[in-house]
Amino acid sequence: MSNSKPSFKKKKSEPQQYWSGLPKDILRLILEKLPWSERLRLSLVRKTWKECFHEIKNTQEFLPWLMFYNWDKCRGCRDENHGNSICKLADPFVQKRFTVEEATKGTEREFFFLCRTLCFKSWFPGLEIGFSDMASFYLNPASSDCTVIAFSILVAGKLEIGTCHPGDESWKKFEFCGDYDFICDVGYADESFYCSLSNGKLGAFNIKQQEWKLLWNLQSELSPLVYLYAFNGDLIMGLGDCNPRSLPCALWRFDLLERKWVVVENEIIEKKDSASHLHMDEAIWEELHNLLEGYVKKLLGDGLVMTEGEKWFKLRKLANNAFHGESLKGMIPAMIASAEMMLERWRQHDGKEIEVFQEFRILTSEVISRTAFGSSYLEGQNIFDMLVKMAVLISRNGYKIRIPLIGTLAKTSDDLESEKLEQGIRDSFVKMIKKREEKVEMGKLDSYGNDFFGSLLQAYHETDKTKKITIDDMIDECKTFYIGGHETTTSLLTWTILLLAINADWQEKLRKEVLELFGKQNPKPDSIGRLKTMSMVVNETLRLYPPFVQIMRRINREVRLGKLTLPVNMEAFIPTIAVHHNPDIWGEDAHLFKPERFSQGVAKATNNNTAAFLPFGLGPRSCVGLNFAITEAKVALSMILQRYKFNLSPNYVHSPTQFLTICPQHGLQIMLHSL
Ligand code: HEM
Repeated sequence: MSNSKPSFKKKKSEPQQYWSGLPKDILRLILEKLPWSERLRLSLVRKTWKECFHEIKNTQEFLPWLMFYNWDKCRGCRDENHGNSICKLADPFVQKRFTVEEATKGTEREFFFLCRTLCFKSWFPGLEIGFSDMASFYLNPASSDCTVIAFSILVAGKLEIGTCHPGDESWKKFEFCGDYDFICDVGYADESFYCSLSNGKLGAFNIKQQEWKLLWNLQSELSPLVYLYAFNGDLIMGLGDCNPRSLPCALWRFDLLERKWVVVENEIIEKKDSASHLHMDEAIWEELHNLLEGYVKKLLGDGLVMTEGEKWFKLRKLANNAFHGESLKGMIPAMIASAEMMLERWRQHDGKEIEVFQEFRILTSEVISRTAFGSSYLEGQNIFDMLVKMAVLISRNGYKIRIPLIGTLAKTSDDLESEKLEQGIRDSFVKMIKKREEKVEMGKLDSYGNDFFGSLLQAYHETDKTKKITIDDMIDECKTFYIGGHETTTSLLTWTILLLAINADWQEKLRKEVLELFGKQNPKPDSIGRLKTMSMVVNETLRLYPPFVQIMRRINREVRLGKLTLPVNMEAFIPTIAVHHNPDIWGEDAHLFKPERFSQGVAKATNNNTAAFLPFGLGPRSCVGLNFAITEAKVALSMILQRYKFNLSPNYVHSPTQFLTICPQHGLQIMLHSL
């Protein structure tokens, strides 16, 4: 950061001047003035702001529009102690319902939206019939699509549904025959209101088609109570008491694409006495650990990241050769070609906003496809497309704890889909291998190729057993390089652009360096190593935003570490991000962007503690793609700086989040200006 930027160091005698240090009551005043959605965005900026946001929310004074109706005459809804009505409120924003007391006791059943912030009520026409059990709505009431729904069971076990839109003069009513008792819960997902009934049935009312369908008849021996929760945009259905420690429980998720319920978790845990809880927890965590490892293995196979011993040594040697020296230099034209394609797309954004996080994802995937598969690059892209789908499925399912049932676990649609993808990836590989082998046999090629795929194919054909690898090894290696090299470099490029966008002085310094070295020509492989200022900026970015927040090691034999004794088999997590931000190592300005700290190398920057800078890990298992990633980033940054100036778009919301790597939750929007 330049000297002209404010220092965030606290000066004892001066009052706090910065946003980060705003007293809570002032912050609260600001938050209260903002529209609900802005408040939510602000809450993502800092932990203290989030806390304040929740405090405001919890007071319930500032809830957004709420669906409200009087439960005065309904079963169990009267608070005898206070004489108040207890009312049901639905918050469309978080899709959550609250039960609150209302001091103004009403006698009539009333339906209205209440905007607490504006103290404004919007009434619905009266509902003459006995709709009493449930009411729900979705969308902001200001939207013309907003629908209110009420469910009721008539005497003969018939279901009655009423719908209404803001501004309607009357309710529209529907009656459906059936053997219904009473309604447990109502939830909204994907144009339908779902309604669970006490006899274990579940139905859906589609708003557009105005159709009621019975979807599920649990008829379970388990507790028939069904709860519906809207969670992260999904509708989750829970059966029975969802406290996993006590009663049987099962959960389903509504798949918005397939439009059906899928089992997301299926747990049956016996009721345990408190003494056995500890034992059960250990078993759960052991199981969870194995499962997570299983998921990662599914994604990366038995490639370099996951192997150990001799096999690791063999694969590591192959990878070292592929990503060093002349081989790496040979990959630079592919990097340039991919960056050119990206910049061609950027032309139409000149003078406008562009979201670069997705752009860099495309770029890095292009680069990996071209460098790994050379002439077979389009087939490689197809394989990577399947890998991306698989990564999504795996990350979606990776954190679900499935405790082995007393019976067997049903395969979810995600499981089936990922099996299909795995097979597809294998088939494509086999095809590509055959194609290249044929070309060599027919004399069209004199070797298996100089790309990474070629060197793997060479190893596959080795007669020396110590060097030979199998088809599965080949597949797993390609998977590893794709997953390892794609998200990580995307993260590095994205955060570098963010930091350059807000530090115009460093952006200018870098541009000067690039123009002095390359002019307006494409980067020259031999000169990339001379981009010294860029190295400083890249290092500082990796320090502030290391793509992997931690690295992991298993302790092989008991070791003493300072005052600690680490027992054998223990797993140690080294929190890269915490080490990188530690003021004891980096100084009081550890949280500031100051690339100059790297001007005389890592040793000087870390006060001779070089292990404190570990974005690529440490030791023999450190990142094999380091040079590849840095070269790719430097090529892309040089080519961007040669063509564009950029600054941050006002639409950017700073919310780093962890999804495999540290990435911007809402993307990175910048304004582009051609030079
Ligand atoms: C900015 C970019 C990158 C970062 C920050 C990064 C970071 C890391 C880290 C922290 C590790 C674990 C090291 C340890 O445990 O000590 C790792 C391992 C690995 N990375 Fe990277 N990586 C990057 C780019 C790449 C690229 C481009 C590739 C391949 C094309 C790659 C392939 C690998 C592989 C194969 C391993 C496992 C090495 C082994 O176990 O022997 N990485 N990386």
